[in-house]
Amino acid sequence: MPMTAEPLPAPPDGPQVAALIAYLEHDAQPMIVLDTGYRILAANAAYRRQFGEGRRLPLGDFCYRVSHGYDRPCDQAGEHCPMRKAQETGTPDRVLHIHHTPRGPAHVDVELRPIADAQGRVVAFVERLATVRSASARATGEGLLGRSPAFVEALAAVQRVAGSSLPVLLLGESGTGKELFARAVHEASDRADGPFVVVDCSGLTETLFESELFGHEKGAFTGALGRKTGLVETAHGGTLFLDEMGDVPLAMQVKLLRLIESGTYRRVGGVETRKADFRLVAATHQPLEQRVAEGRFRQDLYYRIAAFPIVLPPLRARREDIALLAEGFLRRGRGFQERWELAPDALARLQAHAWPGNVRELRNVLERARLFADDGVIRAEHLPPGLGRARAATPVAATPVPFAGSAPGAAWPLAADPAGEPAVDPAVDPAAPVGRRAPPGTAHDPQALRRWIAAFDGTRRELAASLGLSERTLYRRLREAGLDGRATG
Ligand SMILES: Nc1ncnc2c1ncn2[C@@H]1O[C@H](COP(=O)(O)OP(=O)(O)OP(=O)(O)O)[C@@H](O)[C@H]1O
Repeated sequence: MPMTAEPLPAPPDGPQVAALIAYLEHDAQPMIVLDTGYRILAANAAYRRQFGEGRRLPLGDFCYRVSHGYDRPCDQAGEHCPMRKAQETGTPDRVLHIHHTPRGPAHVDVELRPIADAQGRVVAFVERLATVRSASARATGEGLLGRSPAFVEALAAVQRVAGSSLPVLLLGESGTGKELFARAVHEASDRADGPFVVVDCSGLTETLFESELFGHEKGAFTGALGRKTGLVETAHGGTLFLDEMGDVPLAMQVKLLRLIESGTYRRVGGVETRKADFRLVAATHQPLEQRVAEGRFRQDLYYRIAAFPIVLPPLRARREDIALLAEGFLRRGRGFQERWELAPDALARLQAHAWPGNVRELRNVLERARLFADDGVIRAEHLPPGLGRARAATPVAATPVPFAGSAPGAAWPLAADPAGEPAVDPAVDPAAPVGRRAPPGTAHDPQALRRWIAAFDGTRRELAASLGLSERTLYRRLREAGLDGRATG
């Protein structure tokens, strides 16, 4: 192991830990060894390559300072500290953190294992760090962007499930990045080298759906002039992403269920039973449970696909990410302007808008605004009239920009958030279903409660019922969680 000139803290139980350090040196995964006082004792070659580039190795330094720039352990800085948990329980702990790296902030999947001495006392920890490649915490030109708690939570769920073969169900409004998240599941899985095949289930008739999915033999129906390979076959060895799964016609749902349960299918007009080999990721913006209750979605199929649901937050529930997303999208553009800037008044308006079209809408708003910003600075006047105005006017009075029907804005066909109409409260998602029960424990977990409220559309009484609480208790829980009455309708 490389050593610094500075004296390091003496490794606890010297020979044992020294042997461990030597053993980890050539592991392909970046690893560090920590003592129980949060100090980094050693870092293996993979860590030095990925995280050590261009900077002094942090041996002897505190992990919270190196990874987060904090002056105290993560749990005292409001974050989950895997070391604290592993110390308490003596068992491994895993968490998704945003770490400082030589390339800037990055999502890092951290797994911490306690090392015990002969008496069973925890004397050191091994931390394995895996940088998440499918999402970025800084404004890069591609892929998923985000670092808000709601985003990180969804990404952490992706990291958890990716390595298994469980089907994944992505639930989110249109434009929340369901396809990008599906791709992230694929890329983090051991099928990453295989194909990623997208099937848009909306608007396909039953016949078309079947031949698209399973393929057909020559002459299977009028117009079937040759043999066609289906998407299930194309996805062999990879991931099949069924987008808008809630729109699959009932008759086709039976065939999908058969495919998923038996792992086999037949081409339309064919007799041969073929073996399928894919990982299923499905997505929908529909309240599937409600559709099951209405008899529009088969319950057996629902249970098959809903083994691991991941709720993707609407953009209004993660406003902290708007600036990052905006910067990322502006970098992606290829106009004659090399650099684009977002003026504070424009950012304030973007942050105040309700974003019914989510990230897609944000991207489109910026693409249009860029066409009007001749000097490379996007100002509020380049945004659609009314966008975010109702909310932005009050809190950011220092930077108001009158619209006065300016040409760019006036030309914009604004579908939502019309001028003057108060924007939707960030904590309320108008598209969410009523009548669902919250998962057990939601009312006791401030973060989960916040998320549930963000996705709930209904009265306060309905909200209380969904949480299994009386309205009075709901008030108390909201106060304890720091969510005042404005959060619900
Ligand atoms: N977190 C994100 N970071 C960067 N880009 C994003 C993010 N989320 C969504 N996008 C972008 O927004 C657009 C819409 O994303 P995507 O198509 O994945 O959404 P969706 O939920 O599948 O929408 P729909 O249900 O309408 O198909 C795409 O251009 C995508 O690149």
